[in-house]
Amino acid sequence: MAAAMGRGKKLQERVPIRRTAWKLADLVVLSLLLALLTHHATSLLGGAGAASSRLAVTALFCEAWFTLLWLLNMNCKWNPVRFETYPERLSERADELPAVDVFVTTADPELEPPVVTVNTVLSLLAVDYPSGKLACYVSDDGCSPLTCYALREAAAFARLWVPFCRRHGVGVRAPFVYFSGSGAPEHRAANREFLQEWAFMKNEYEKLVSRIESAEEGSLVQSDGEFTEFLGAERKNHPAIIKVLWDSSKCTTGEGFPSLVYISREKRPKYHHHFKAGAMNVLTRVSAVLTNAPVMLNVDCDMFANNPQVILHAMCLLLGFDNEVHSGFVQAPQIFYGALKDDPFGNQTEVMYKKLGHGFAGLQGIYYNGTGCFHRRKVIYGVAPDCTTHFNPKGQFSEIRSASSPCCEELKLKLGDQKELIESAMSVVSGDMLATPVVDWSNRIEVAKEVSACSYETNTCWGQEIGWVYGSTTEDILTGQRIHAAGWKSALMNTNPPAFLGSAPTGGPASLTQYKRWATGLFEILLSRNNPILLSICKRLQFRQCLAYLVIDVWPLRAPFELCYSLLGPYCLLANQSFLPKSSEPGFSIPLALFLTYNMYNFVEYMDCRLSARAWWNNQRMQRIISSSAWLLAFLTVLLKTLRLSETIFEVTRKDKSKSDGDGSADEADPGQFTFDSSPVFIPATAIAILNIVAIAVGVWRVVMATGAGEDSGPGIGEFVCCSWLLLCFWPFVTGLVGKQGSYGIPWSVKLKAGLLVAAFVHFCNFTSVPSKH
Ligand SMILES: O=c1ccn([C@@H]2O[C@H](COP(=O)(O)OP(=O)(O)O[C@H]3O[C@H](CO)[C@@H](O)[C@H](O)[C@H]3O)[C@@H](O)[C@H]2O)c(=O)[nH]1
Ligand SMILES: [Mn+2]
Repeated sequence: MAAAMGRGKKLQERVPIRRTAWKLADLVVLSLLLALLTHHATSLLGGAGAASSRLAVTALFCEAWFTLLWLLNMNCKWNPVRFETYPERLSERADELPAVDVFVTTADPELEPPVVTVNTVLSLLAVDYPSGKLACYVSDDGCSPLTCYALREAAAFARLWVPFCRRHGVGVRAPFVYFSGSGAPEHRAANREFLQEWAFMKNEYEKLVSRIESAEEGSLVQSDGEFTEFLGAERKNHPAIIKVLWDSSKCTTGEGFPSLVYISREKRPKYHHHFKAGAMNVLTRVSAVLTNAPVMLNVDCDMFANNPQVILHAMCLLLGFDNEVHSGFVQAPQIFYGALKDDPFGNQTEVMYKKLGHGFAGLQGIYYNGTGCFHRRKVIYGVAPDCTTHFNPKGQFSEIRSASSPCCEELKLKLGDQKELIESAMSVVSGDMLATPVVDWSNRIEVAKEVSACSYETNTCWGQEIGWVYGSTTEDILTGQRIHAAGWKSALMNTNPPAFLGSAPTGGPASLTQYKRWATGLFEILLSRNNPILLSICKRLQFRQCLAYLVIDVWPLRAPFELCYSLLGPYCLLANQSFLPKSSEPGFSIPLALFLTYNMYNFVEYMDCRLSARAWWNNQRMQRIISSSAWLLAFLTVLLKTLRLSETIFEVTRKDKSKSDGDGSADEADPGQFTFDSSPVFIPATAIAILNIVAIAVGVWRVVMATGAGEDSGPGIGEFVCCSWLLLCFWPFVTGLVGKQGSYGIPWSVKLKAGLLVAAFVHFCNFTSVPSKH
C-alpha cells in the first residue's frame, strides 16, 4: 500500500540541509582544541615541576575529553536533513488510511491536574482523521477517580467540541488555548451565527472546567455507582480498572468522534511497575485486544495536538517511503507552550532539536523523545524490518514472510500466552496495515484486564526485546535505541504550525530535577547491556548513529570532567599556580582563541535558530549550572545504585495548571528568576559560586600586595578570566547567597554544606600551594 500511495505524487521528501560554513567552523574549533592539547602535552614532556605537571595532567585529561565530545558532536551534526510532508496528497485516499491508537499517560492528579489531561485528550479526539480509525487510551498511574471523572465529562463535551472544531476548521483544538483570547477569533467576528455558537461552546467549556475542579474524590466514589471500582483502591495497590468512556462504533448518527478508554493498570507492592515504560506496555496490550491499530501515537498528558493535520503528516512519513524500514517511528519535535522569555532555565532544547535532532535525522534517524511519536505496532513487538511485508513493483501487497519472521509459537513466548493478544499480534506482524478487526468491546474488557495485570509480563520479553524497555528513567532514548538496533530507521516530522506543544517545568528546582532524572536514566543506559556501543557491535545500530547517541548518553559523564576543569581556575588562584599559558607566552593565544571561537560558535547557533542573545547567555550559563548540579548528582546517584545503596525513581514534573486555565500566573514576581530549595542538587553549584568569590578575592589580594610567586609559576590573566567567567555563569547562586526573601535565597542548610566543601578545598589548595617569595 505504501508504494500504491506513493505512486504519482510523493508524500514526503528528504531534503539535505547545507552547512558548509558550519563544517569549517567545526574544524576550526577542533584544531584549536588539538592545539591546546598539544601545548599541554609538550609542556609536560618539557619537564615542568611536580606541582605544575600535576595540573597539566589534569588539564590534559579534561581537554582530551572535551575534544572527544566535540568530535562526537561534529559527527552528529555533520549531514543534517529535514523532511517535507504533503498531507493534501492523501486526501483522495481517506479509505486507505490505517487506524491509529492514541496513548496518553498521566501519573498524578496533583502534579498533573486532570484539566490538563482533558485538554490534551480533547485536542487529540478532534484532529482531522476519520473518527472510526482513531481510539484514544488514557493510562492513569495515579489511579484517581478524579481523572476518570474528568475524562468522562470530557467525553460528553467532545460530542459538541469535535463537530464544532471540524465544522469551523478550528486551528488549535485544545479548548484552553482556543478560548484563551479575550474574544471570538477576529476573522469570524462578523458572522452572528458563529458568534452564538462560539459563545455557547465557551460557556460549555467553562462549565466543564468548573465541574472537573469542584469534583471531590470522596463524594465521587460513594455517590455515583460509576466509580465504585475506585473504592479502597490505593495508588500502589489496586486491581486493574478499565472503563470505556466512549465507544465510537456505537455511534450511528452524525460524525461521531474517536473512542475513549480509561486504564489504570493493576499495581501491587510486590511488583515493580517500571514507571512510564510499564504504563506504555500496558497501553500497547490493552489496545491490542480492543482496537489493534497498526500505528500508535503516544503523548504525555500535558502535550496537546497543536496542528489538526498532525496524523496526516505522520502518515506521509509512515506510508510515503518505498520501504517501511525508513520510518520505524516518526517523531515530532518536542516544543513547549507558554515558554518564559529568553529561556531562563535552559529547558526549551530548541537549539538541540534544530542542530542535533536534524543531524540524527540525517543518520539512522531522530531519537525517540517519549512524546509526540508515532510507532508502527510491529516495531514495538520487536519485529525486524527485513522480516515484514514487502511490496511488489505494482504496489500491491505480497506477503513474503522471511524465515526469521516470528511465528505463533515464538510470539507466545515473547508476548505472553494470551489468546486474543496473540491473534491480534499475528495480524499485525503479517503487516496488513488495513486489517482492523471489528470486535465487540463489551466482551473484551475482562481480556483487557487480564493483559494489564502485574504478573502478565513474568517470563515474557516485555520490557526487554518487546515494547518499552525497562531499566532506565529515560525510557524513551533507551527504547529508541533498541528500535534502531533492530535495524529500523526513524523520521523527523516537521510541520508548520508545530505538531504538538507541551509544557516545560517552571522554575529552577523543577528544571534541575528533570535534568537530573534524564541524566540518571542516561547513565543507566550507558551501564546496561543496551548501551549504544554494544548495540552497534552486536546488533544493527549503525556506527555513526551509535556515536550520535553517545552525545546524549554521556551527559552525566560530563559532570566530573567539567567539575574538575572548573576547579582548576580557583585552585590556581588559591594555590598560587597556573595551568594556562601566560599572556607573555606565544601559547597564550590558543586558549584565548578557543574561548572566543567556541562561544561565538554557540552564539551564532542561537542566532541561526532566531533566538535572542539573552537566550544564548541563559542557556550557556544553565549548561554550567546543570552540569555541576543535576548531572553531577545523577552521576553520584547511579554510582550509589550500582553499589546497591539506592534506587532510582521517576520524579514526575509538576504541570502548571494556571496555563490551562487561561489566566497567567501573576502570583510570582519574576517567574524567570532562579528559586532554591534545600535539595542536595544545589550544594555543588553553591559551593562553586562561593569558591570563585574566595579565589578571586585571594588572587586580587596577592596581586595588590605583590606577594605572588614569580612570573612563571603564579596565576596569570587566564586563571582570572576562568574564575570571573564562572562567577558570571553562577550569578543566580551569587545573588541566592545574599537573597533573603523566601525561595529566592539559598537555604542555610545548603549554604552550610557548600561552605564546608569550600573550606575543605581551600585547605587542600594551601596544602599543595607554592610558597610565596616573601
Ligand atoms: O510512573 C509514571 C511516571 C510518569 N508517567 C508519565 O510520563 C510522562 C512524562 O513525565 P513528566 O514528569 O512530564 O516528565 P518529563 O521530563 O516532562 O518527560 C520527558 O522525559 C521523559 C523521560 O524521562 C519522557 O518519558 C517524556 O516523554 C518526556 O517528555 C507523563 O505523561 C507522566 O504522566 C507515567 O505514566 N507513569
Ligand atoms: Mn513533561
